[in-house]
Amino acid sequence: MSSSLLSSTTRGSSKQMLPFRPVELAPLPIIDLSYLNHQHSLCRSIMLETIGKACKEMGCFQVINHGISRSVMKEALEAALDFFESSADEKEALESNDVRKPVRYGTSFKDGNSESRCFLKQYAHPLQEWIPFWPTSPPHYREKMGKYAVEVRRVALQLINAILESLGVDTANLNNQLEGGMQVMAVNFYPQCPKPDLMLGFPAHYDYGCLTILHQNCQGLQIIGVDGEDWEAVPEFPGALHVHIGDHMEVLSNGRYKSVLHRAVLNPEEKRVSVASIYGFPMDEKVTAAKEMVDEQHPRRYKESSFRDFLDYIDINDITEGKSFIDSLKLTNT
Ligand SMILES: O=C(O)CCC(=O)C(=O)O
Ligand SMILES: [Fe+2]
Repeated sequence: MSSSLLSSTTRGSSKQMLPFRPVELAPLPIIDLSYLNHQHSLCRSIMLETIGKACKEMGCFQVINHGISRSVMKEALEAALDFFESSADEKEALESNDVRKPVRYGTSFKDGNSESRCFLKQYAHPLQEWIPFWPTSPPHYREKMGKYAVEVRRVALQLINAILESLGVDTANLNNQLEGGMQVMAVNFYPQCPKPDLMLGFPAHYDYGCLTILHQNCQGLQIIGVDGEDWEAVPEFPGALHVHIGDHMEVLSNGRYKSVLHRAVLNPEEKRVSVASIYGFPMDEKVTAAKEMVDEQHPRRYKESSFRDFLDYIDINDITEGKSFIDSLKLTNT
């Protein structure tokens, strides 16, 4: 990112983005998802407690035994890499700065080199509606990425339900919105960079949705640690998926769980590919604090907003330059 700092209204604001310094590994809890479906209800309640603690203390965790096969995971990353390394024609055809386009390719080589990323944003649910707009090259892209999209959505819904349950929110009322909710996949490519101290892959930002599930081929994602001060590297465990809370979960929980400030650094040894799958409510559904999260002692802390409102916001504000959607939702009287 240019030499810029995050704005003073943004959490983690005092952190200068560059120069890059060596960072510690984030001590992220690893959650075994198979226990969520365990017949023994005690197992399930221990899992919910663990997930709730991770969300409250760190805003993120990793999941294993999520049911997505290694081959589906591997092939999704291969399809992504093949797309970025395919000829320029298809990428150019998909290139757009219009944040409202359901499928678009872009690059963010800013300020003569301080940020370096190519991305493909694609809507993924309902899959049959959007897949015809996905890249046709490489020829296996739609099939391989499509398989991963379906699987990772299943995991996301399971996790969103578990996170809401950990807060004591009755999810029955939200099921329709969640089932028909947005799934946006940000497929990212970062070049290998011998000098990662001079350039970021993706500057600090929050994700808008309820939840992001990130799948990466090598380390590069960083989060602001529990101290709210220092960047920490998210470890890359084979087969594990990284999960973090987004803006709309912060709103639903009325601030009990916080959206996670994160960024991606470049890898000096290899090119990096990541697939960030973001889950939220339907495009025009206004998200507000769950009723169980609001009482006299805990008044509503955020304005209601929809995914469309987020798009309107990023159309005129650069969230990688210190502007944050979640800050714009905060009610001033709380
Ligand atoms: O590539 C990464 O590790 C982060 C990607 C990300 O934050 C995003 O796509 O929103
Ligand atoms: Fe992100």
